[in-house]
Amino acid sequence: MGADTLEARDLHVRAGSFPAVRGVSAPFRAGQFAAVIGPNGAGKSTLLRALLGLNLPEAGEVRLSGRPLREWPRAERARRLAYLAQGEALPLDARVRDVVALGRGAGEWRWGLIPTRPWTRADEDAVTDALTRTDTLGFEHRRVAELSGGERQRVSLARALAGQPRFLLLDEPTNHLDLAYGLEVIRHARCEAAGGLGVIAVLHDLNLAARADWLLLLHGGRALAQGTPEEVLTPANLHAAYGLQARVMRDAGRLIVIPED
Ligand SMILES: Nc1ncnc2c1ncn2[C@@H]1O[C@H](COP(=O)(O)OP(=O)(O)OP(=O)(O)O)[C@@H](O)[C@H]1O
Repeated sequence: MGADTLEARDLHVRAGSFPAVRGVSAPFRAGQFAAVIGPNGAGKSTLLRALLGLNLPEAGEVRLSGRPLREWPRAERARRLAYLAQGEALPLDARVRDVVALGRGAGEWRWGLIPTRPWTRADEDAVTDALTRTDTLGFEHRRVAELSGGERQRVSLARALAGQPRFLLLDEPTNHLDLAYGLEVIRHARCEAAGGLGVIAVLHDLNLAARADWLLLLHGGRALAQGTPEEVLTPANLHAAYGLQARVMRDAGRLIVIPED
């Protein structure tokens, strides 16, 4: 696989002493919204962190644009891969635009605050663009403390986008959000992928995951299935992964997963 890919190759990763990811191979592409699903403890977060180079693999490797991740200079890697961690807190007293501006710092700002290069017009434009794309420009001068949970999540998204990454990795971005806000985050993720970004999101809600282009279903650290939602969200796969009976229906072109009691 070549340009604009992030690829796990027979990846084995430990979380602490636990073998959390056991031989996962998966291709992620720019321009695609991929969701990583699976039950609690399946290894989703560990895989995501390994794709970012935060967890070093015990065996196998991650390749970014065909080149092993470990060979990329840290700053280059940080520019290409953006990460929105689970439950990431924003500074409450900071203003939205300033928080999003921090996203321009990857690899170039020390301590997150002291620029090691001059702030340019291109930086300012990238911040405005990220605010616009996440519908947060309208409250750019408000403080984070004044925002709802859904609005804060969009600001986090804007901060990640401000660095103009090639891949955006999101760990449970819809957690603690109500149905409408959850859908909004997914809508933004889809939109960014349509614009050329590679989006990889760990999701628990299978009905949100059904809106992704491509799914990776993990179970016990292994890839149980990968492919389109139609290929992955089958009653047999859901039973194997979650141990539950589920009906999978189609409505207005979308898959709907209904777990049975
Ligand atoms: N630091 C650690 N030490 C030991 N075991 C760990 C550590 N971190 C994670 N694990 C274990 O590794 C496995 C995979 O964890 P991981 O967080 O990647 O799963 P997950 O699929 O993201 O789970 P969840 O959906 O609950 O967030 C789990 O069984 C977890 O208990």
